[in-house]
Amino acid sequence: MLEQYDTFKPVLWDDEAVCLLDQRLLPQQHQYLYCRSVAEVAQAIRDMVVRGAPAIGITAAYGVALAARQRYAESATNWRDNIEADLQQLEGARPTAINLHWAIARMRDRLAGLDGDPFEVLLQEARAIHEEDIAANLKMGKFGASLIVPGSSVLTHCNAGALATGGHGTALGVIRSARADGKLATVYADETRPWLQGARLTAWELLQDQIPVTLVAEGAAAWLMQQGKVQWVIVGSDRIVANGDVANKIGTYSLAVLARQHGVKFMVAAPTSTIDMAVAEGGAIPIEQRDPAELLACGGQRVAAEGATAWNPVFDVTPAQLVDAIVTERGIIERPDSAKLARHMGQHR
Ligand SMILES: CSC[C@H]1O[C@H](OP(=O)(O)O)[C@H](O)[C@@H]1O
Repeated sequence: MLEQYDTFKPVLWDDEAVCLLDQRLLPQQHQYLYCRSVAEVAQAIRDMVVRGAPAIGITAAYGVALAARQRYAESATNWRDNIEADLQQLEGARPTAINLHWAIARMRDRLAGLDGDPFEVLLQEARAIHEEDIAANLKMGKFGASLIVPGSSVLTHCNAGALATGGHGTALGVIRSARADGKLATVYADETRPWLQGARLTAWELLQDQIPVTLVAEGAAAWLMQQGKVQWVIVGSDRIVANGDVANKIGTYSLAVLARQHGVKFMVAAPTSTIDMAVAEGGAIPIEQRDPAELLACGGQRVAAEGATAWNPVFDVTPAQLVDAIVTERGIIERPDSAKLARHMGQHR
């Protein structure tokens, strides 16, 4: 029997399963999918039942706890060797969001020194990752909001909200905090083809919080900026690398170019778990290509002419030079570059 869950919780643990709010069905349907095995968790990440870099990492962390319980029950002596295949299955679910790999690396480190049944300790670690993400988003929201002049209007892309994280959101966390500070005039969200995270998820999420939102087609972004209707573009990220280059939903790069052209500020909000200092520059970030059929359809209905093929990269890379500010839970990096990223990441170790 499905218990009534909090609307915004994309990921929950309910003693038996990893429960995922099925974001493929929002906003029309609000249903949870119960994943009782690692294979089901990995499939759910691959199928974007749950999506958004931090939410993917949190989900994978609960998946590791689930795997540990299963492997220890199979063999109390060989569970550590046997779980490696499960970790790799989770890691292979989606390539671009570094949070998935970061969370699994943290869980792998945690299980390394464990004796006896690992389940409770690993479940506690997954919960810590979940709660730390929410705390990070609340801090990030305040830092990002501090950059916004009262009366500003903003444009956001895709969904970098509570649905993409442990809660509160990254880009939408900044928007929630700026709204709470009474600073925002209009919030524009673009629809974000082909998966429509903006039209379906961001619009729904903001309206649940009584935050008015105006949808625009991606193609309208240039004219919106040319008309002087927005002062900030605020987005999330799936991976920020050592020189400050930013991987995010396809279409982000074009917004950054347009913003620079029109004197609109460009902010990237992401927790430090999204920063990958092991990669030097954006060209080395693996960009996920998804099934062309996702682009040939809209809302599950084919719209493209029969016979048309599609090129469907679902992320792009924005060079650091086009970013005015990266905001994390540690603070603000203005005009990011390698030296600033290194100080930001190293200064708190
Ligand atoms: C807060 S990270 C959200 C990030 O993830 C989205 O991608 P997807 O919906 O494919 O997981 C998009 O890039 C968002 O900015």
